[in-house]
Amino acid sequence: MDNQAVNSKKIAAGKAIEYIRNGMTLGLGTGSTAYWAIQGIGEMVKHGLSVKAVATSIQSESLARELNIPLIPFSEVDRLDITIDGADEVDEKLNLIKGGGGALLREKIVAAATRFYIIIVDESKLVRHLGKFPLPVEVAPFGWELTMRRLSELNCTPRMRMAGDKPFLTDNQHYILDCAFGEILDPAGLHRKVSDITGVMEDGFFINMADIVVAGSPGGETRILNKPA
Ligand SMILES: O=C(CO)[C@H](O)[C@H](O)COP(=O)(O)O
Repeated sequence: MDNQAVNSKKIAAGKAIEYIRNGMTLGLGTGSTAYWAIQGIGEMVKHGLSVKAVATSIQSESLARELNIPLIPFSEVDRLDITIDGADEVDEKLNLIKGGGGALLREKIVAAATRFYIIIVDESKLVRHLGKFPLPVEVAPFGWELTMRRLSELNCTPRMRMAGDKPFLTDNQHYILDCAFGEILDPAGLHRKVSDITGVMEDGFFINMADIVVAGSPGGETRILNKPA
């Protein structure tokens, strides 16, 4: 990753953590942008901030532990005050494609329990229509070949995500099929069709979930995009 992209991510994360207040329960995202938010929260905790958090992946949980961010089991959570997470694409209505890091299922469960869901991206992730980034679809290993055929009937080219010469396994022990649809004009409609396929555990569409998107630019500016009314 080039330094400019790193800077944009860091800047966006720095802005997002300004929304955090003492006593909040937080959701910690996954990926190279969420990494900076977790680092920032760790720094705030070091300086006396009192929060509790749940993580959206084993990776983010380990990072939070290293930084002494107090973690609670998700079973103890009813509502999270704020979750800060990254995204692979953001459209003009703040619909997202997520799951490039393979954490989409936990990320969506955490997002759905969140009062104020903040997405942080470098500005290159902002698009008019979703779809240039292949849609990650988390599927059950049992019968995945059939699930893949059903997905391809929706006019996409699915590919098994690999980790070396083996299928990539999510934290939930599922596979990921990355589905190249090309430009998607109706993400909500397509989300329904994908979700209807048996064997699909979750897809990477996050429709109408983000409250704000903080986009960082390499020059150090941030832009805050609000969910359309
Ligand atoms: O959805 C995700 C992980 O499942 C990430 O948030 C998404 O892939 C963006 O990652 P990054 O910040 O590294 O570009």
